[in-house]
Amino acid sequence: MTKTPSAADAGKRAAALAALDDVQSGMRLGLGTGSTADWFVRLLGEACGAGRFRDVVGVPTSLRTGELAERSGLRLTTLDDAGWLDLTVDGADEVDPELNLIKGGGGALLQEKIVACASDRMIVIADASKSVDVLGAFPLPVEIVPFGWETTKALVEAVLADADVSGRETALRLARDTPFITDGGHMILDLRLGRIGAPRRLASELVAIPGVIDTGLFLGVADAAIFGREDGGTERRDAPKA
Ligand SMILES: O=C(CO)[C@H](O)[C@H](O)COP(=O)(O)O
Repeated sequence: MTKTPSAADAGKRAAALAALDDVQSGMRLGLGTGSTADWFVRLLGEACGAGRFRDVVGVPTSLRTGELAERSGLRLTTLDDAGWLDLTVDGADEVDPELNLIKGGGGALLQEKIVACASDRMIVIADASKSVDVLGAFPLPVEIVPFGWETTKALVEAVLADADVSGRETALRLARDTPFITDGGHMILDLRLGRIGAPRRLASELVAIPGVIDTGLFLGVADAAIFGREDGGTERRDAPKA
């Protein structure tokens, strides 16, 4: 049974519920990570159980989502077995007017990006507070290799010194006083940038550092965003045509 939403996550549930309208029987779905994506997984499980969709198969973007999806009765496969996906539904930490995103608050950015980019369409679901004019108030997660991480951090800081940003603090993400480790065995640096003036340039300069695997900047990846409000209403925005 679906849990009852608190007032705070009613907007997340509303967005997740609206995203079910994009699902059809037989689809191969990328399943995102985070509290909003959790709502989608639970509601999708209920909808499949009630017979609204048949033969849906999911590819989870994290161990956490995979466990929830199994508990929700969804049929799962791997990305390699699916080959290509029809639709990915995932949350975000920030969404700008062009539907560029910051993701990775939950530490799953790499698998989330791999799955979203192997999908015909990606729909972002979020509560209305995630809609921003300019990306950067939420710390930008950057996934890095543990080997030589302090050197990588120094190289990231050198990129930031010349970047069009309003803050330059970097911190290794911790979980109970030890480095947070992603499902892929990597670490995360969180960059407090305040405002990112040129996200494309920043993303390409950061991924050019050998120890950097990827950043939480999802630029031109999302096709649509659904924002949910606490009163249960939603607003849908499509990405500008390329
Ligand atoms: O990118 C993510 C995980 O890596 C999440 O989608 C993002 O952090 C939003 O999470 P939530 O829905 O809990 O606010």
